[in-house]
Amino acid sequence: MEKVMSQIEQFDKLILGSGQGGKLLAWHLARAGQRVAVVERQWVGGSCPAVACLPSKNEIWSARVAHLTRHAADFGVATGDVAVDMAKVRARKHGMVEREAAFHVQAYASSGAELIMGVGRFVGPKTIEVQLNDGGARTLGGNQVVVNVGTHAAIPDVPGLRAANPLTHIGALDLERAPAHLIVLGGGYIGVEMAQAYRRFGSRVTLIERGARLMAREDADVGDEMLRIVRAEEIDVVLDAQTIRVEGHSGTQIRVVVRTPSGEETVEGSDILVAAGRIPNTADIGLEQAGIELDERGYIRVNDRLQTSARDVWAIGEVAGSPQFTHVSVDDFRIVRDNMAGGHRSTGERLIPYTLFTDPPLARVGLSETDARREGIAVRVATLPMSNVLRTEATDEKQGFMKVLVGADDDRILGFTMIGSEAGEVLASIQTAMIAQLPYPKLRDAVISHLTVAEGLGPLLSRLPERAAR
Ligand SMILES: Cc1cc2nc3c(=O)[nH]c(=O)nc-3n(C[C@H](O)[C@H](O)[C@H](O)COP(=O)(O)OP(=O)(O)OC[C@H]3O[C@@H](n4cnc5c(N)ncnc54)[C@H](O)[C@@H]3O)c2cc1C
Ligand SMILES: NC(=O)c1ccc[n+]([C@@H]2O[C@H](COP(=O)([O-])OP(=O)(O)OC[C@H]3O[C@@H](n4cnc5c(N)ncnc54)[C@H](O)[C@@H]3O)[C@@H](O)[C@H]2O)c1
Repeated sequence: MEKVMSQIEQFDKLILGSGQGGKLLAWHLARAGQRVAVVERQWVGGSCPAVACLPSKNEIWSARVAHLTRHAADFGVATGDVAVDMAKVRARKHGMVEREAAFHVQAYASSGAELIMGVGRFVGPKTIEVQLNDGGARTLGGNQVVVNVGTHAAIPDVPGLRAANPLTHIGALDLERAPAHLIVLGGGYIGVEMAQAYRRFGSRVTLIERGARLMAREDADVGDEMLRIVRAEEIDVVLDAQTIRVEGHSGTQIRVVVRTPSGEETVEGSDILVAAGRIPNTADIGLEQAGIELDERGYIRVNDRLQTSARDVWAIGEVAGSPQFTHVSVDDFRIVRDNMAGGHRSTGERLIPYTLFTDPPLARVGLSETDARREGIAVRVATLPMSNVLRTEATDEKQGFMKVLVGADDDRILGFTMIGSEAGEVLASIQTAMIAQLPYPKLRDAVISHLTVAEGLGPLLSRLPERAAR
């Protein structure tokens, strides 16, 4: 111990994992003159720009171009045969990832934070040993330490699945070919986004979901509409499916045996993508050596200030059990930044929006009808089909609907869900109104520019029933 202690390089702040919030914290603190080190094993800017949000949205955009081009004749535009060049799709994505990596290297250099590339592991309280990627090791100490190591794809314990060497989002976003028949296990965020993208790249796609609906966290009408949308593109969807076993090898031939309420069936394909949720990167990083406790799901246990059970150790992002979105990890950064400076910011009560980047997208902020029922909150609800939004007469983007929830006894907007063109953009205006606690009639009666999708908010809010007389 004496020997190790004498070799420790001490920093004001030591951050394990260059995740979305961690890197921002490092740059902020280093610019403020503190001595900061970040330990990162693989991706200079964390997973989002390297293998998650940006690469997926980049390829999804290519897939949309393919889709629109295939349907060009519907809009009076003649094209020849449409072919997708997956090598070029990948190269375009790769160029963006390289630019992002270069940006992050530059941001570290200009901030003054030291980026140490290697695998980090706690060897004592506030002390991390790093096996450097270039060889050798360093032992680092931090007066305060932040853990931002993220999660990785779960591979369900299904016989034969691991041996089939399935794709996760990382491999699927790096393919130079469209699989002949892609089987997607999991009908949540990654599964639905990737299923639609690969269908549009020309693959046959079968999506297997164990639950009764796609996008299980949403209301039934939302899941049902998403099902209609993906089935309209001839994606086969098997719901209520218990995966019994997998045979074969992804990339060659795959057989998935599932049990559904109507009996056992076998889905045969060429490749399998697993999109069945996430596992926190908390195993084998010595958290017990540092007194950092985990919760029952293996995530780092934090309080609402994002402090762990160990003094002067914080956690940020997915590993802290925060909702799994980049903007939440970024907000965790702001909370830790302010609390480190003596503030009292909490993760409680924050309004978290999200957008699923299907076409059309799905976006939500605040309560769903299911949430309202579960929490016993009395609400008024209105929905508007996208076919009633005038802009869709021009664009033919008629799938989906908007739904709004307001208080039964007051005019506060409590929740908004939309499946429809530009859903993520329309969401921001509702979120702004919610933050400002704007009574909904103000937004209903606002003059919104014609011919936008957001113009639909007027008719949507006009459909709300009057408050019940007392
Ligand atoms: C396919 C996909 C698409 C997504 N799309 C979106 C989207 O459109 N919008 C959105 O908001 N969210 C999206 N997400 C979620 C989003 O990517 C994450 O919520 C976000 O990256 C937050 O991550 P984080 O800050 O917790 O950690 P991450 O960004 O995952 O960073 C953790 C870092 O820690 C490093 N690390 C782990 N262990 C060690 C160790 N022992 N030593 C050193 N380094 C280590 C990892 O290499 C990694 O770089 C998507 C996720 C996936 C998988
Ligand atoms: N646009 C975005 O913001 C975006 C995009 C992608 C991912 N993400 C984030 O990444 C997280 C992880 O995404 P994900 O899709 O892996 O998880 P998820 O939780 O969204 O969906 C996983 C789905 O897999 C199903 N499942 C689990 N085991 C199964 C099995 N054995 N057979 C069949 N189905 C099974 C679950 O019922 C669930 O519906 C999301 O929760 C989201 O927060 C966000």
